[in-house]
Amino acid sequence: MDRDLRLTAVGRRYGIRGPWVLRGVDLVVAPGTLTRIEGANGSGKSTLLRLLARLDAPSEGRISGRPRTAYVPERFPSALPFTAAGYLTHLGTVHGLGREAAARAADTWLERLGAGAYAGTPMARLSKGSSQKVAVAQALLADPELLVLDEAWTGLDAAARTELERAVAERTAAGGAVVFVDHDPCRLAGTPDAVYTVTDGGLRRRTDPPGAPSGPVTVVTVRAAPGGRLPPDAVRIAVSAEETAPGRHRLAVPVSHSDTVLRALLTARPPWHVVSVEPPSHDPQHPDPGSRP
Ligand SMILES: Nc1ncnc2c1ncn2[C@@H]1O[C@H](COP(=O)(O)OP(=O)(O)OP(=O)(O)O)[C@@H](O)[C@H]1O
Repeated sequence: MDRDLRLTAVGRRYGIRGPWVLRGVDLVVAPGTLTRIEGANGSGKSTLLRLLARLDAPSEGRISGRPRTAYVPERFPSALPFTAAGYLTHLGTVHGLGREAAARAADTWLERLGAGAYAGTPMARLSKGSSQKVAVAQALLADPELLVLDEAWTGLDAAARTELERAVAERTAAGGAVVFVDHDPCRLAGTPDAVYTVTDGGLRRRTDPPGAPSGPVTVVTVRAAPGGRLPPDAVRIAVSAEETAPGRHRLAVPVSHSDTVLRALLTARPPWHVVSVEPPSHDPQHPDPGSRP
């Protein structure tokens, strides 16, 4: 299916006699999945992301599948002859939006990322943090089927970092795929469907499946705002989830992933109210019965 992106025996080197940066890489990126790519400095993470975004072609091997893709590069060229909103509107039309829809999407994303006040500012005069918000906004504008993020959180303030995490969760919940590199090992911890390490030119899948119920669990009781639905990340990670009263849910969550679940609940729209977090119990199937509300 065309929305899967598939790398088969992919290799990339720069120059015909250059050393192989990547070789023999096989990878499938399926719709609705979140994939983290790790690796030492210079190991080839950005090279891999550029191949996934189809901005670069492999020196050998094959890439198939053409999801509609957006990319946030590690270094964004900010000295462009546009205002922030003008640039985003222009890009929105390049992504296939009508001019009005593109302008609306530009405003929405600048507001969400806390850069609404800079909509009319020439790109060349934006601070590093604000131009990073434009870099992120250009990728989110047109609801891409594949979102590729190369250190996209770097330079953002705390509120914009949270907003980008929320946008990633929205993309995967809507059936899009997201692939990201980030120097912070806690970034979106517990939520990736797959984590790969680039090492010695190859790609190695890390074995620990996120959300696997291991170790002690904690019981989190939460209350929804009217119409609120449990965030997909909370559902995926919870060992069990039970609606104990209308709008009131009891989630058993591995302690190792409780921060991620709480963050997903608190950053949901509308946010959930956390009623209580019980002390950990060691049996994931039978959380402490004394903690029932
Ligand atoms: N356009 C290019 N031309 C020549 N060599 C390149 C080019 N891009 C990357 N390289 C080389 O390929 C190797 C991998 O670089 P890449 O940027 O993909 O690694 P990375 O893991 O993303 O590094 P970092 O964590 O430092 O960003 C490095 O040796 C780099 O110098």
